[in-house]
Amino acid sequence: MKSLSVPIIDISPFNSNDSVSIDKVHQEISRACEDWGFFYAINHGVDLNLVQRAVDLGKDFFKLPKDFKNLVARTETNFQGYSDSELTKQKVDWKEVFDFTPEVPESDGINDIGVHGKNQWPTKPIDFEITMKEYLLSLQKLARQLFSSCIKSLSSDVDVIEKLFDGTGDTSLCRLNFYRKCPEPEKNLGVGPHSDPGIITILLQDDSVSSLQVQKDGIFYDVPPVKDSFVVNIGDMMEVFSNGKYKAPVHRVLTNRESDRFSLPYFLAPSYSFIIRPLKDTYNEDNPKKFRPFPWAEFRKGRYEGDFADKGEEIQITRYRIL
Ligand SMILES: O=C(O)CCC(=O)C(=O)O
Ligand SMILES: [Fe+2]
Repeated sequence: MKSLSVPIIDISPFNSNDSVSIDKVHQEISRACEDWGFFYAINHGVDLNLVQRAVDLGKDFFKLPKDFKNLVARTETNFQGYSDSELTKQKVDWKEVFDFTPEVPESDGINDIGVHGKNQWPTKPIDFEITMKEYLLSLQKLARQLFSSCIKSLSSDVDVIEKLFDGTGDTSLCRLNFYRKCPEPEKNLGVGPHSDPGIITILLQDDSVSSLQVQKDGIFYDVPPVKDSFVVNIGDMMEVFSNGKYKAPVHRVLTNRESDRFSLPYFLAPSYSFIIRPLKDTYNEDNPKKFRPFPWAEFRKGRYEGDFADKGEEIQITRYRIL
């Protein structure tokens, strides 16, 4: 029997003018979002040399001594930088992370909300900062293509594509994850079961280790690495945009005894003032709105407080459910 697996979608038409093929990709993505909330994107157009450089430098950073990495440690008031104590659902994950974000003018109020902070760049490895910034820019383009695709197959309210970053600007995040090999894999998870809070996640996985799993109908399925691909999954905000048609999938990362693992997710997120709500055409008399509107800032703040500050349970979109 063929086991179920996350679909692989060739998105090369996005970089062409072939509208028939582009529409076909929209449909495939929409189907994958309904069935899995996960898919692999191949032929995505991101420079593979750049991807390799980002992976190599990311791995090199984590090899540096703890004292050096702590020079750029995340703090109570700055959420960018290095950490080895992230929590998922109040349990410490077996991993180290380094977070960075697009630079937007502070005058836009991005720091007023108290969960953002400024990028902190380590002085080593050489070219780390410049490479990560270049990677972020390339992923920004891909994230916008994927977001437009999802919106176009859901709603005629395509204005959200243009308005996504109005206000405080782009609050997306890039994260380097490093999962050191673990002596007791049965007792520790790299990341506990969770859904991602933002709109879309574009994940670059280590080619050598299969540790990521997605839950579908109560069963966890492996999402093994596929060379030169990104793994794309939708987050909680896309679930609300779609009025629940797309489910932000629960996923987790296992640990293993044999090898370290590196991954690099890009989390697409809107401006803090952006109001998250079911989009036009996703609801009607027979299928009413399932969520009340809320600002992204409120959700982001609630999730951060659970993730790093251990101030209680992580916020979930069920808080905004009206049905
Ligand atoms: O490392 C991975 O494969 C996924 C990590 C993840 O789910 C996350 O950082 O939200
Ligand atoms: Fe995740």
